[in-house]
Amino acid sequence: MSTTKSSKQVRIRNFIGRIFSPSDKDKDKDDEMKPSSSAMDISQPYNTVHRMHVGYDGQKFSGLPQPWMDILLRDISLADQKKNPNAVVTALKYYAASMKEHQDEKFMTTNSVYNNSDDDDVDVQLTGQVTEHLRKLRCSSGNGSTLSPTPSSASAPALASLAGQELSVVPSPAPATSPEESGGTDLPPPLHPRQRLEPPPLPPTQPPQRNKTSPVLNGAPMPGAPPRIPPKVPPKPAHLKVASGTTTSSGLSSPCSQTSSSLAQRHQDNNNGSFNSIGHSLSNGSVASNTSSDADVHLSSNKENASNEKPLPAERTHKNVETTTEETVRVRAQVREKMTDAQVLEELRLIVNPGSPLGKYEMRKQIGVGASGAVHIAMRYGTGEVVAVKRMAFKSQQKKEMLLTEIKVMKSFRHPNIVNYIESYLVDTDDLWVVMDYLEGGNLTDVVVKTELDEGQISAVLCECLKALHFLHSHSIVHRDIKSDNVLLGMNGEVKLTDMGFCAQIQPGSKRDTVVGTPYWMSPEILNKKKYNYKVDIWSLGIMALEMIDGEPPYLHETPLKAIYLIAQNGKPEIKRRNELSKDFVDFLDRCLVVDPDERADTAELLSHPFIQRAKPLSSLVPYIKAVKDLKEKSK
Ligand SMILES: Nc1ncnc2c1ncn2[C@@H]1O[C@H](COP(=O)(O)OP(=O)(O)OP(=O)(O)O)[C@@H](O)[C@H]1O
Repeated sequence: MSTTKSSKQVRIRNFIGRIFSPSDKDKDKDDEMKPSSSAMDISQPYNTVHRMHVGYDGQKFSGLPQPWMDILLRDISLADQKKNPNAVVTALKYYAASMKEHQDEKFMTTNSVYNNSDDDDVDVQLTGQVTEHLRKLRCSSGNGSTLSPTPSSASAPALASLAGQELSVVPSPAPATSPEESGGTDLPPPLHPRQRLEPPPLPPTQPPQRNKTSPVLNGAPMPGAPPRIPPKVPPKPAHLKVASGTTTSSGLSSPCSQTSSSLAQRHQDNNNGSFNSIGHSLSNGSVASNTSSDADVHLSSNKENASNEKPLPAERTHKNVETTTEETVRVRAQVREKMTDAQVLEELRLIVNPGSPLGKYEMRKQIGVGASGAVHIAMRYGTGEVVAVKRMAFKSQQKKEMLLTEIKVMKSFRHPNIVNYIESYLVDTDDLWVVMDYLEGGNLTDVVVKTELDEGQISAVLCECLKALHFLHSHSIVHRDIKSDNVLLGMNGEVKLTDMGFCAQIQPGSKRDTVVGTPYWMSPEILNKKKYNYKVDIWSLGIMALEMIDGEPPYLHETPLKAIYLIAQNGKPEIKRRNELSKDFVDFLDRCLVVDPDERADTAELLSHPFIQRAKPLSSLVPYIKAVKDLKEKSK
């Protein structure tokens, strides 16, 4: 398999994610980092309701618009539907949401996330007859709450709370219109980004194709799978060979064996002076008073956490979660107004550097294109410093507020394991530059797709990511899009998180319910639209660990609808090579991939996990990074 093909396949994987791309309307309006405008109350079209009457007779769903039925039958067999109708409903909700988002979009976007705000959320509810049937199923099988370890709580299966209601696509909060008013069951055919490019109406039958590398078992490719290409240099290691121990002699040895408090101190030192900055930034002018002051208070309380190495906020206040969550929901309902473009622009102007970058940097080659713009290598005149510059046409952005969030978080939360923000500029009100450190090694996806890291190397990568997450979580920031694509590598083995656009603040003890992330990495609680907290990042990290073992996340070969069904159905994914992994590694995965987030490990626990203590020096990643880079160069 050529590198060209590999690269192409990686791109295709991102492409698939686009079906869950947010529209401007649906993006992260619950983000507490933004101001609100009461003037938006009347004008925002939040009250649209599309209602359908749908039934489930114990054999199949009925009443869905035909295109939905076609998709459902194509992707999820009748047997599977029968096995777990709850999971089908979860998948349908997301299909409905993605359809709605793309109805709102004129053009296909290129981001690889699904981000659905509750403001104009799409919900799927079943009729009484369905829920009655499902209750019976649950009673008889005892299997109806796969994803709900505490069925009596707010996290009970979606259907349980929807008894007696019609199947609805309900942007909330909204007084429901009648089926007649909303057009009854005559929803337009599902819209899908790829459909728009390529009619006919159904979404593609092909699942996302990452580089179809084959996992290697005992040195031999799995039957029927194309070979996974190891780097030519260095010689491929024995797959997932257990690290013999932590080497610390290298200049880039992994500090994962450091005590948590030294980590916290380092984070604190590194972040010196930034807390006030984000506090002011977050509360800048127009933020609703409750959310902005929360941001300030929370940040200061977490300084204490970081330095004293106390349990993370949500854990400490776990017993109060339900109460606080209720309050949070009410608050969010009051501050859901979307920022106008003018407001975003105004706030952006306050954040970016004055003046122009033109004449300061010499633009070199383009290294990648994301949803919002292109990333270039650039050289700073005078110093010769090589940087990465992300240039975005601001006015045409679908996700203006997310750009704001990304810049704010990068600027204010500096950490050795987060891509370093240098400066930003807004040229002629439309040409937004974000200048950051250039990570020459590219992203982790390329490495995991094309090479096979051993356990010590995997541990090293996870350790670095955990340090970044520990830092973010300690400051009440949840990343929400952890995946190998968002991990960048330096040529010396540095590992850094990037893509902070979906970050959000979560108050201690509170939870969120905005659906954000990339489906294959998304935790069951997000997919099930339950309240969630920073533990979603831990689940995604576990999925990323599976990527490093298998070259891809679970279900990547499935269509997105089926993948969501499977996550909802199965909860914890199968660890395919459990028997080949060390006991420590399996335990680490088991601690990340716990369906119940309250039982899932946090960063503090994982940083001191025996598997992470065995991290190899980061320098051990270098030959792999180089080999992948060479392959990419050769394929050009
Ligand atoms: N600081 C950097 N150093 C090196 N490469 C980078 C850097 N930032 C981004 N890249 C690479 O540039 C490409 C585009 O990055 P970008 O962040 O724009 O992509 P994206 O995450 O897909 O899009 P978006 O963030 O706009 O949704 C990716 O391949 C990424 O790995």
